[in-house]
Amino acid sequence: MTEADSEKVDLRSEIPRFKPATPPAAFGEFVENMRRLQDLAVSIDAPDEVYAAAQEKTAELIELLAPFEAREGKGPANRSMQLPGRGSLLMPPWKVEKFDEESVVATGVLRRYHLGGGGVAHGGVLPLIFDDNFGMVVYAAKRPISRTAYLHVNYRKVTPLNVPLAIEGKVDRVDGRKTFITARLTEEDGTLLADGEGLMVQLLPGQP
Ligand SMILES: CCCCC/C=C\C/C=C\C/C=C\C/C=C\CCCC(=O)SCCNC(=O)CCNC(=O)[C@H](O)C(C)(C)COP(=O)(O)OP(=O)(O)OC[C@H]1O[C@@H](n2cnc3c(N)ncnc32)[C@H](O)[C@@H]1OP(=O)(O)O
Repeated sequence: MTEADSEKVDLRSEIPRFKPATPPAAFGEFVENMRRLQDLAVSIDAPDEVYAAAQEKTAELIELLAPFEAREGKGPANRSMQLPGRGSLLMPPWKVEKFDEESVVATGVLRRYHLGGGGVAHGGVLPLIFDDNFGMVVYAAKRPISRTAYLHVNYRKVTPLNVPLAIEGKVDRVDGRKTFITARLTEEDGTLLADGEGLMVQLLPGQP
């Protein structure tokens, strides 16, 4: 396929053609600085002149980056498997520690950016972590490309910030197009914070 043709692809079918990326050398540090900025953006209490100066600098940054905006599947974000959160700011900066047919394990911390209230993680961040784990479990188990049909999370304890956490997910059972997955989110000492169950349904040809 020529570059011109590849620009014409239907982006809704991008998942089946997921291709890992090798990011340029400075990309990882750029993403980590962006994460630090996110933490600061949701936590600072600064005088107006500081916001005004920051606004000018961010406007400069936008001007620098905007010409390089690319379609899904071209840039390194979300595809850099060796970077925390695959280099995607949407994903918490977790590293995949185990990725095989038995299970997928990812570890990391949640940060100030992920705060809900009362010093602990926002409840909505957990389904994101579970959904991502389920996607990887399906892939690692060599099941066909699937999408999440449902996802259920049981919140057993509040999830702390800045504490090492781990999620482990595995295939529970398979029924035709359906892959049922279970996962557990724990602290390092094994304390259960949340467990989840999801149904991933194999996409039919032409299904986005
Ligand atoms: C996704 C893999 C990514 C690949 C990257 C690969 C690896 C690189 C490594 C790492 C990358 C890491 C992670 C990737 C990250 C995330 C992946 C997350 C994936 C998603 O985040 S994706 C977004 C959210 N997701 C949607 O946007 C789905 C919208 N939706 C639909 O697209 C349809 O809804 C669909 C296709 C699900 C089904 O539709 P359909 O028409 O094909 O099939 P149908 O409805 O007939 O269901 C067939 C059988 O499932 C049963 N069934 C269906 N739904 C059910 C429910 N809710 N509860 C109970 N049973 C249910 C039926 O009852 C029937 O069962 P039975 O056959 O027994 O009768």
